Amino acid sequence: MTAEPRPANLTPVNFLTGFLGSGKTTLLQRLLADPAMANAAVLINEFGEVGLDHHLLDRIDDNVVLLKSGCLCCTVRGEVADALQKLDSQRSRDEIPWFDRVVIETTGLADPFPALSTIQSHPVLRSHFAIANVVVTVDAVNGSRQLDERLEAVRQVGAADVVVITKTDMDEATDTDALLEKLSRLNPSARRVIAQEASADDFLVDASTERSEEWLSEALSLSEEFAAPVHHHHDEEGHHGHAHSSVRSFSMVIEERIDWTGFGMWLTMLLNRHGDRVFRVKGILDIEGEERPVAIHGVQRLVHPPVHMSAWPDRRRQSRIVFIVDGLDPARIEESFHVFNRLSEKVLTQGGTPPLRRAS
Ligand SMILES: Nc1nc2c(ncn2[C@@H]2O[C@H](COP(=O)(O)OP(=O)(O)OP(=O)(O)O)[C@@H](O)[C@H]2O)c(=O)[nH]1
Repeated sequence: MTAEPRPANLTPVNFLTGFLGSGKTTLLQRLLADPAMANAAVLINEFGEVGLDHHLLDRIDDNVVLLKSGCLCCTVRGEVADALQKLDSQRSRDEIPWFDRVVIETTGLADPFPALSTIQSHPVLRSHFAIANVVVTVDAVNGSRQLDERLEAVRQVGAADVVVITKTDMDEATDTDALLEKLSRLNPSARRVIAQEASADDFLVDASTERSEEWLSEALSLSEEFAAPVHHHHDEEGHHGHAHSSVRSFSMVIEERIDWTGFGMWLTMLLNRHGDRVFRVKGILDIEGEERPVAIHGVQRLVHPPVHMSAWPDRRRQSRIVFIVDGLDPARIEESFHVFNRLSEKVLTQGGTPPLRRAS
């Protein structure tokens, strides 16, 4: 295919992807603090109806756009393309702060190939934007297993220019060498970097090196080859060949204060029992006795230490928990939460043990 000449001054787009809970938002938040990234606009695409990532990012301004959608490959032709065009026209009319770069954070279940191909071939977008690079986070605790089991994880690594390996600092990351070996087999040309060593320079590449359609299809076929033995059955599931047809997102909005001890017990039991099928839990909680919201993150069986946020997002003092599960019944999960919360209330009103404080 002969490449058509592209206009100069295309706005570079960093495509940030990586499996659920692998650390995309954490990396982005840290790198956006670098002055060199101060003029980056951010598009966040989330799976599910209650978006939390833009709150967890702690940077809310006109240049952070949240796209809520089922999955990226279904919507990039619509929503992401529209959002990029809108950003571009708002910039030209000075309606939003000027930006010199766009970072698109995809959902953890995104297949990046259709999205990359669309941004590159879209008749309007291609004269304003160009993919600078694809940065993929892989979690040292769960990543190896996700690559064995999830086609999306394989395709994400297959598309990467830079693979950022997260959570190597955690005790649970026991076999980073095997993960590195798997990554180099799947995508030998991607640069690998440990999260702590990643910097804004990993994003600050210009948009001059366009990926050809040939590159896309080669990377795609390498991923298919890698994935073939394990994932073939997934291709027969779901709408137009998606690997995540039984995966669903649901959210719980809880008006009453939450007892930390009861919550901890409930989450631990849930993840011990069903961690294989709970890809992601994230929430902003209104904890009894705490003024500020507490953010919690679970990724399969791994629960990260809770973090106090600086303030209540959008002024609503209300707990919100988002789940992404494979084949579990949301009603039963919600019911079990209320059982635990009621139990702990009872213990308290009957003069039982006061709730333990969180560890950190
Ligand atoms: N110890 C440690 N924790 C990390 C690291 N990277 C991410 N985390 C934690 O992992 C959890 C999930 O991180 P996120 O940045 O929200 O992951 P994500 O990929 O954006 O998640 P989704 O958008 O839901 O797919 C949070 O509790 C983070 O603090 C890391 O390198 N080390």
